[in-house]
Formats: sequence, structure tokens, C-alpha cells
Amino acid sequence: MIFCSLRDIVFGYENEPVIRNVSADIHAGEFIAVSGPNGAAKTTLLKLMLGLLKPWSGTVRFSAELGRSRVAYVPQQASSFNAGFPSKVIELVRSGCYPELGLFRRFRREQHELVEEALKAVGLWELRNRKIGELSGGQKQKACIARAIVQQPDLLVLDEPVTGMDAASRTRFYEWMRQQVKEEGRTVIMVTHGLDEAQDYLDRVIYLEGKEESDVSI
Ligand SMILES: Nc1ncnc2c1ncn2[C@@H]1O[C@H](COP(=O)(O)OP(=O)(O)OP(=O)(O)O)[C@@H](O)[C@H]1O
Repeated sequence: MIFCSLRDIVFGYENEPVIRNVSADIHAGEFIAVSGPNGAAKTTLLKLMLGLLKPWSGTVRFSAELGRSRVAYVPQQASSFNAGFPSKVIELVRSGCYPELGLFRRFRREQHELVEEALKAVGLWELRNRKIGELSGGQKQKACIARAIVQQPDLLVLDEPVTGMDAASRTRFYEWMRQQVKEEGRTVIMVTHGLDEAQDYLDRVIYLEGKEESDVSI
């Protein structure tokens, strides 16, 4: 099943094209990386895939299935909570469960476990009672990723999720995402610069060269 299909997309800002004739399909059940040098329009491509931007030309088709699916998007600057933001880390992550909980917000054991697993996977379990506003930018983004996973999305879209993680954390993170795809049946798309490290875990890479884009399968 294809969630989203892009054909011959051209897009730019003001009069300057940044995406030229890109075609790509997002198949359900894949772990996909979008990669390429700085400024190659990786973030722009994610926004086109999500329907947040409209192409100048070319077509973007979304499957009916996508309309019935849960989508979570964690942008690069997911961290714009100011110092006075009142929630603790664990409260922010728990809020990912709210659509499931309904009005009375009674957590079941499996939801506590989901929150704990997500916080441990992003390395924030020890900091769970800290105020969000007191975390570093990278830690805030990790909290947002944990909240996104707790939402149990069908499609998870992450913009540079491993920035600021050390090598061991990056490996753990890729393993966790692979497990989300293979065992939980999710589809994960992430922007990354670190293809060498990630490629063993990925199903496919969409590589943007900047000037001449190509869709490379591995
Ligand atoms: N809102 C905007 N208005 C004007 N130009 C923009 C806008 N957003 C992005 N650009 C330009 O479009 C190009 C692609 O930007 P984009 O953020 O998609 O690239 P990227 O590959 O994700 O970059 P990076 O790896 O540095 O995060 C860049 O030259 C950028 O300056």
C-alpha cells in the first residue's frame, strides 16, 4: 500500500526552485530516510509529502488509507517551549495518550508502560520529572519524539531526530525505529545526515543532491 506518491515535483520559495523533478513513493511499512547535503530541501520534501506545501508543478497523491491513518510529525525545531513552560517531561509525553483516553483520562497499565518505554528509548527517563522548559534543545526534541511514539502513529515523520545524540544513542534510536516498523507495523520517514550509520536499519533512502535530485533505493 502506498501512503503518498509524488510525481515530477517542482517547488521553490519566492522565484527560486529548490526541488526539481522529484518523484518518490511512501510505501506503508517501510523505514525510509531522506538524506542529502545542507539546503538540499529535505525538510521541504517532508512538508510536500505531508501536504503542508503545494508544489509548483507535478502531482502529490495521498491514498484514502492515509486519511484514515494516524500521522505524527516532529519538526526540526520541535523544541520551542520557553523556560516557563509549566509541564514536566513525563506529562508532555503522557499527553500523547490523550486521544485514546477520552474525557476522564484514566491511564491503563499499558499506557504507563508505553510512556516509560518511550522515555527510556530517548534517554529521558531519569529526567522525567524535570520541567520541559529546563531541558536543552536536543532533549526537548527527544521529548517530542517520545510523545509522538506514544500516539502510536501509523506514519511517523521525523526531521533530523538524532541531532545532538551520541553514537550509542543514535544506534539505539535506529534499532528502536526499526522495531517500530517491523514489529508495530508503523511507517517511519526521517531526515538524516548520517546515512552510513543508519543504512543497516533502513528499507530505503530518498537522496536529494541539491541540484539534480535522485530517488535512490537500497
Ligand atoms: N520559508 C522559506 N522561505 C524561503 N526560503 C526557504 C524557506 N524554507 C527553506 N528555504 C530555502 O530552501 C532551501 C531548502 O531548505 P530546506 O530547509 O528544505 O533544506 P534542508 O535540506 O532540510 O536543509 P538542512 O539540512 O540545512 O536542514 C534552502 O536554500 C533554504 O534556504
